[in-house]
Amino acid sequence: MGVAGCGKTSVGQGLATALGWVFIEGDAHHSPASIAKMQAGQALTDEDRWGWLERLGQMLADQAPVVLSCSALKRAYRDRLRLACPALRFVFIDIDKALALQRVADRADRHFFSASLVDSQFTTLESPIGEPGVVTVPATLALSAQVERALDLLTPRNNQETRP
Ligand SMILES: Nc1ncnc2c1ncn2[C@@H]1O[C@H](COP(=O)(O)OP(=O)(O)OP(=O)(O)O)[C@@H](O)[C@H]1O
Ligand SMILES: O=C(O)[C@H](O)[C@@H](O)[C@H](O)[C@H](O)CO
Repeated sequence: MGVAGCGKTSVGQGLATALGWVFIEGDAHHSPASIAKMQAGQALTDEDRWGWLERLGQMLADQAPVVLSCSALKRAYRDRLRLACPALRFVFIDIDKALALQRVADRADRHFFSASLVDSQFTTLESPIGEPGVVTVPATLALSAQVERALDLLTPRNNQETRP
C-alpha cells in the first residue's frame, strides 16, 4: 500500500514471486470511470473507491493467500479490506512527495495516472504506521532490499512496525 508511484506493483510482484503466491494488481480493478477520472487529473472520492474496495475485498476472501497492490490510503479503506480478510497484513511503502512526483512524472508516457494528482494522494493518505499488522519499507531502498525487508518484517519472530 501507499501513494501513487511508491512502488506497490514492483514490490508486490517481487513479494509474490518470493512467496510463490498469486499477485493481484489492484489498479486493474478500478472502474473505467475511475480510470478516466485519474487520467483527467481528478482525484478519486470515497464514493469512487468503495465499490473498488468491495471487489478487492472479495478477491482477498476468495483467493488468499495472495499479494495485492492497493493504495489503501485511509484507515477506513484498510479496515474494509481487513473485514474481508482478517489475516491481512499491509506493507506500507513509505515515500516522500518529491520522489513520488519524480517517479510518476518519469512514467507519464506509459501510465494512466496524472502527475497532477500526487499532491492529493499525500493529502488523502492517513499513515498506517502504528496500526496492527502493518510493516513499513522505505521507498528509497533497492527493490530486492525492499522485498527482503518486507519478508523479514512479516515473519512472526519480527512482529514489529519498523526497523532501524
Ligand atoms: N525500489 C525502487 N527503486 C527505484 N525505482 C523504483 C522502485 N520501485 C519502483 N520503482 C519505479 O517507480 C515507478 C513506480 O513504481 P510502481 O509502478 O511499482 O509503483 P506503484 O505504487 O504501483 O504505482 P501506481 O500505483 O501509481 O501504479 C516505476 O517506474 C518503477 O520502476
Ligand atoms: O486510491 C487511489 O487514489 C488510487 O488507487 C491511486 O492510488 C492510483 O490508482 C494508483 O496509485 C495508480 O497510480
